[in-house]
Amino acid sequence: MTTQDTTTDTRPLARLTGVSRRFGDVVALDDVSLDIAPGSIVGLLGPNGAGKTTLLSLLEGRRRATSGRVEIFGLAPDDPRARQRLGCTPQETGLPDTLRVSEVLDFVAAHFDDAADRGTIAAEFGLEPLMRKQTGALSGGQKRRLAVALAFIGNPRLVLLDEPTTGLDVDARHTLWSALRRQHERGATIVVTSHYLEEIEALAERVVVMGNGRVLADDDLAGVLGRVGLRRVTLDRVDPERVRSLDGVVRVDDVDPAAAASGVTVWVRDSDAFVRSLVVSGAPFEGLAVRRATLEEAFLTLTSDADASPAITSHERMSA
Ligand SMILES: Nc1ncnc2c1ncn2[C@@H]1O[C@H](COP(=O)(O)OP(=O)(O)OP(=O)(O)O)[C@@H](O)[C@H]1O
Repeated sequence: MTTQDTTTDTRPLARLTGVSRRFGDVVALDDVSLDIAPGSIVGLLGPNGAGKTTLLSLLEGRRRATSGRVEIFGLAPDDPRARQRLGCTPQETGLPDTLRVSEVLDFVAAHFDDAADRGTIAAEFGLEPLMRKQTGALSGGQKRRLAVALAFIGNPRLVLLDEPTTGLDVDARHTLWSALRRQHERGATIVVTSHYLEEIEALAERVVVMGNGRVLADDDLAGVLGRVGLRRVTLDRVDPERVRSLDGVVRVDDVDPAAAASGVTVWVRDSDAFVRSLVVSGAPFEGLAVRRATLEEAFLTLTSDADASPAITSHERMSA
């Protein structure tokens, strides 16, 4: 460990300053500035193509920014000293089919000066019963667990996880979340991308929402949930115009006016308050149903908000 690695060091572990990345005509990242403070779990949330993987690949030193500056531990991302203290799990990981789980852990650990104890990592990620199995014989979920465990084997200060639980069932996802929380309690700083709001809620303290290569929101979990935690209310046989003016309505998705009887979708922040004001209004309706908006649905609203107003950056203000 270097003298820089003290628990009192509050300098950002990673910093992007005015970073853009193009692929031909595609602007994958558009003037992104971001600091990752030590000790945090940062959720990077956004729909397909938002730029999350590109951002991680710049931090990992796998790609270079077209413009702007990327630093990791105060170093260039492709500096071997930076790589020593960084753990990553890409979206897809190839594991050597014929190596046993224990051998893969040892092999990766051998690349680091200050590797974690193999037994501890195996226990935390539920790999102990699998240690003698060849990775080719693991289930998809077991492989994923191993891939994420490998990100921690080098005792990293910063871990970048790209959609760590995609494709896992609910139990496997919860097991992995617990393991990640334990690693965080031990001092790891984690940046995790996800499409799942539940995952970000379970793990992240700070949430950066991305869309079209830009940072749309950067706030604590509660702040972002307030923006994206919409409820979707569907109603039959209701007049959309009467609904539109009710309390807390963010958006009404009109149906064909001739088919007003067949259903209207209303996006609200507080469904209880909306239902109360609907009843008080006396507007007739039938078949009311409420569910949480999916993240993709919430992003659509956030993206249209962003066109009208600058991104929220209260995290930056708080940490300034
Ligand atoms: N190697 C590449 N060549 C060309 N375009 C690319 C390349 N990598 C990414 N892009 C484009 O850059 C944009 C951002 O992609 P990126 O993979 O960073 O998004 P993402 O938020 O990680 O999406 P997902 O959630 O689907 O993984 C997309 O428009 C994508 O098509």
